[in-house]
Amino acid sequence: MVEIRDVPQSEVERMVDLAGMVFHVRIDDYERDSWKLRRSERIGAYDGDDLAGQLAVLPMRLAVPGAFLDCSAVSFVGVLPTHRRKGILTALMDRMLADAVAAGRPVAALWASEGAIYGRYGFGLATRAIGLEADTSRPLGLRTAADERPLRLVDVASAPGVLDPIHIRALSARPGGLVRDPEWWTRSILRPVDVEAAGFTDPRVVVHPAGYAVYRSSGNQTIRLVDLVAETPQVEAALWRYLASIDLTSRVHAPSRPVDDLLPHMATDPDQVTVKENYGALWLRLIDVPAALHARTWATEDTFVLEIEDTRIPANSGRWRLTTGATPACDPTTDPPDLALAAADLAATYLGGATPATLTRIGAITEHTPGAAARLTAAMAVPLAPYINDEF
Ligand SMILES: CC(=O)SCCNC(=O)CCNC(=O)[C@H](O)C(C)(C)COP(=O)(O)OP(=O)(O)OC[C@H]1O[C@@H](n2cnc3c(N)ncnc32)[C@H](O)[C@@H]1OP(=O)(O)O
Repeated sequence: MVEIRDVPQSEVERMVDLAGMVFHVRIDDYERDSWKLRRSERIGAYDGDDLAGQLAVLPMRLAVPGAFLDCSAVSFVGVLPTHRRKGILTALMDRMLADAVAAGRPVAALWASEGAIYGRYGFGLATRAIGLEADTSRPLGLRTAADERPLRLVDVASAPGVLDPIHIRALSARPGGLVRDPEWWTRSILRPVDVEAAGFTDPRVVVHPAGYAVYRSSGNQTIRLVDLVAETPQVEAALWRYLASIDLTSRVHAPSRPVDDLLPHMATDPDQVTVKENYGALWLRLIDVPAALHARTWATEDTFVLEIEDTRIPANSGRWRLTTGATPACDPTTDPPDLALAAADLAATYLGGATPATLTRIGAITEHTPGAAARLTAAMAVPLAPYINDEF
């Protein structure tokens, strides 16, 4: 009989070991320090005294259109191979959802190891990202005039204080990212060790008055972009011009950029910039549907009746009258619905990534009032595609 209960601080190392087992990785000393687990709410599935499954929740703030919301950032999910497919993940998820409701967090989010797992728990794929490669063996011409204010290199120790105000402004302009505190900056974005960047230097940080880039370099002529924020296209051009012209390098690899990244359009020779990959990033779960719909900003004034099905948080199920625009409202109603949709599909559209129009075309959303999906798509539209560069 498996029991779901909190994992005390004294057992964090057991969670690290379980993560090593299920993710097939050797845990080095740096990872064993497990800073994320220390700051998490930790849920364990115990078979007697043995830890058979686990889930960690990082309390974070997520940027959504026009607002920041408390978010249960779910991580370290794993069940021992001896205990798989007996419902342990489902029990851990139900406990996590109940905790998030009790804590009053309107949303939860995660990065999925496999896309097939989390829809059943009400998560929808809310952001995607692309990986880019720029050939910089010859000068990278840009169609956008660079903002000529000077760039400066800053050391990693002082970087969080310099980068954070720029990053917060970027989150207000583009939804999907997490608010970072100094530990998050230091241990995540600016961490010295990165198993995915073996052979690369420690992070280098270049700052513009209205943007920055964090990157690593290597002896094999490659720059690996870690994080880039620019408040205008002209600042973006200045940062790319810098990255593309560093001596003794011939390639910039940017494994995570927004799907509407400007560089492929900015390059005078589009063949010099290649989109290498396009992948699912953040899975979002609306814990409190009316609170979440009330909190975000909307692009048009309109009214909809949404019939929502939520099998795991029944309080979200039913018909809601959603008023979008300057004074949003979301209240229960018995009026006939314009659109019927599952909580997971509403979550997929919430940040402005997937659109109700597309989900209606594929048959995931049912349109009872002709044109309602197009109208809701217009109301949900955001100027910049949602994007997150924080894996957790
Ligand atoms: C946010 C993150 O941390 S992502 C990381 C997730 N962890 C991993 O991928 C590590 C390796 N895998 C594991 O540890 C486990 O197999 C888990 C956590 C994915 C699943 O745990 P289990 O306890 O076996 O899941 P559980 O028995 O509760 O299954 C629930 C449902 O999900 C389905 N499911 C579970 N794993 C998968 C999968 N990998 N692919 C597709 N469906 C899956 C089950 O079939 C079941 O479906 P049903 O409700 O229709 O019967």
